[in-house]
Amino acid sequence: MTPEQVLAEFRDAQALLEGHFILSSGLHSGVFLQKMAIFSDPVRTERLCKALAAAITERFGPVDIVVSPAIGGIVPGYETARHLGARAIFVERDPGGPFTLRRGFSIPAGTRAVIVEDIVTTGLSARECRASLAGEAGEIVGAACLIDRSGGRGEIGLPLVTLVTLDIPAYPADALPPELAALPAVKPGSRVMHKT
Ligand SMILES: O=P(O)(O)OC[C@H]1O[C@H](OP(=O)(O)OP(=O)(O)O)[C@H](O)[C@@H]1O
Ligand SMILES: O=C(O)c1cc(=O)[nH]c(=O)[nH]1
Ligand SMILES: [Mg+2]
Repeated sequence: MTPEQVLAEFRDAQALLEGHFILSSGLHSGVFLQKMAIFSDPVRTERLCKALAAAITERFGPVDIVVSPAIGGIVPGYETARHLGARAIFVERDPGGPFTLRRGFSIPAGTRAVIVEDIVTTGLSARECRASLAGEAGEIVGAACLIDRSGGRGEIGLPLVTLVTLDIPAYPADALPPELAALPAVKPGSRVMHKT
């Protein structure tokens, strides 16, 4: 799939939103990729994740396990795993807490795992996912996402494959451009933000 075809899927699904959004990292942005508008359509999701699975195989070789950060990563992780012939597991948070591997999931010795994210903005969630797997015996060989909106600057500590790299501006709360500050902010994701 070309980057243009991937972006057309997001556009056609009305997943490219404009407004004022508070992102998982706490940064603010005028653009939000509403991945659930994609994942609510199994056929569209299959097209994208089949392409992501091919990119994963090309870059990392055979993979036994896909591990994804909940909630956004669960559907693309499962669908990508289906095309890889791999298992699909996920890490999840207790409210406000770190990611944890629960439900009897593990990455056993001798297995090769890939982290599959939906969107990478700063890489924080994928990095936290990776950290939560430090005690697992298998090897985490890399990470993958549908769209990397960090301009390639997201830091995960693993090689990242993506279908599209975009460079979408995101701002700290105290450095908003006036046109963004004028709009009411919404926070679409599931991470609980704590006031400091
Ligand atoms: O690279 P980052 O700066 O971490 O941003 C990207 C993350 O933000 C979203 O998750 P979010 O925590 O909003 O919750 P969700 O998965 O439930 O949508 C998205 O699913 C990625 O996991
Ligand atoms: O950084 C995020 O939280 C984020 C950005 C985006 O475009 N889409 C999304 O689901 N999360
Ligand atoms: Mg997420």
